[in-house]
Amino acid sequence: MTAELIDGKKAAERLRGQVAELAAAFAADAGRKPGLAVVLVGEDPASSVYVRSKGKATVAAGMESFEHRLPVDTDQDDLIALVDRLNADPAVDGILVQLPLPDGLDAQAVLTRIDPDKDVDGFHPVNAGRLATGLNGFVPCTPYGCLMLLKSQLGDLSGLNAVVIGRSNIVGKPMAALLTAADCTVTIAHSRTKNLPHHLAHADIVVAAVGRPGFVRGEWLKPGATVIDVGINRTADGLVGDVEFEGAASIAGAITPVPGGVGPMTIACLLRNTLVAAHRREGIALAADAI
Ligand SMILES: Nc1nc2c(c(=O)[nH]1)N[C@@H](CN(C=O)c1ccc(C(=O)N[C@@H](CCC(=O)O)C(=O)O)cc1)CN2
Repeated sequence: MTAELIDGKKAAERLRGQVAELAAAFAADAGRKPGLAVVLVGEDPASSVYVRSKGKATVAAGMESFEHRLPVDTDQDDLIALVDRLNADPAVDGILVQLPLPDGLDAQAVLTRIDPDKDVDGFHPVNAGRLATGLNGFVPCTPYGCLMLLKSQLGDLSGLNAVVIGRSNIVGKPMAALLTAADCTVTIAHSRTKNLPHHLAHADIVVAAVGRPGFVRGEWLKPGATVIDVGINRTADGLVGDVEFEGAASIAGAITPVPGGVGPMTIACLLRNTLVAAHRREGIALAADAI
C-alpha cells in the first residue's frame, strides 16, 4: 500500500471538539443549549445503532438530544403529526428522521414536512435548491463530511477533475454540487455510465457512493488520485466500501478506509449543522470560518 490513509475518525473528533466549544458559547449567549430531535421508526438494527450514536454524540457536544422511537407500524399521519410538533417546538433547532423508513411510509412526504430551517440533514427540496443555487442552507452531512476531508487533504480543489459515482439525492447529487462550488470539473457517473474506467483515468478526485462492494477497481484510477469511499456494505468478509481497497491503495495518493473514513464525519457534520441551525434561529452570529 502506498496511498496515505485519510483518517475520518480523527477529523470527526476534531470537528466534534470544535462544535462542543461553540455550543458552550452558544448556551452562554442564548441561555439554552442547541437541541436536536432524532426520529426512528421501527427497529432496523443498523439504524438503531446510528440513532444511539447520534444521541450520545449530541449530548457529548453539550447539546440537548430529543429521541423519538416509534413502532414499525406507525402510520404516515402520526409521523407527520410528530414532525409538526417538532417544527413548532422552540427547544428543537434540528430535526432528523432516520432513513430508511419502513415500507409503507412515504419518506419524501415526511422529509418535505420538516421546516427547512430545522432540516439539519439537508434533505428538504428547499435546501437542495439552496445548495444548487449557491444560497445558504443545510448541506447533507455525508457529502459535507467528504468535502471537509478532501479540503484538509488537498487544500484548494479549484480546477481538479472530480468523478462522483452515484446520483442519489442524499450523497451523489449534493456531492457534485459541492465540488462544482469548489471549482472542480465534475462528472457524475452511475450504474448506466459507459466506460467508467475512461472517466476515472482523468480523475484527480473520486467519490464512490454506489452501494456495491468493491465496485471501483484500483487499476481504473489515475495514479495519485484522492479516493473517498462512501460505501458501507455488510458482506461475509465484514464491512467493506465501494472501492476495492487493496488495489486502490497501491495506486491512489490518498484513500479513506471503511470503516473509519467517511462514516464518522456524517455524525460530526450533523452536530455542526445543528449548531448552525441554533445560531440562525436565535439570530446569534457564527463567524463564517468558525467551523
Ligand atoms: N436521516 C438520515 N438517515 C441516514 C443517514 C443520514 O445522514 N441521515 N446516513 C446513513 C446512516 N448514518 C447516519 O444516519 C451513518 C452511517 C454510518 C456511520 C458510521 O460512522 N459508520 C462507521 C461504521 C459503523 C458500522 O460498523 O456500521 C464507519 O464508516 O466507520 C454513521 C452514520 C443512512 N441513513
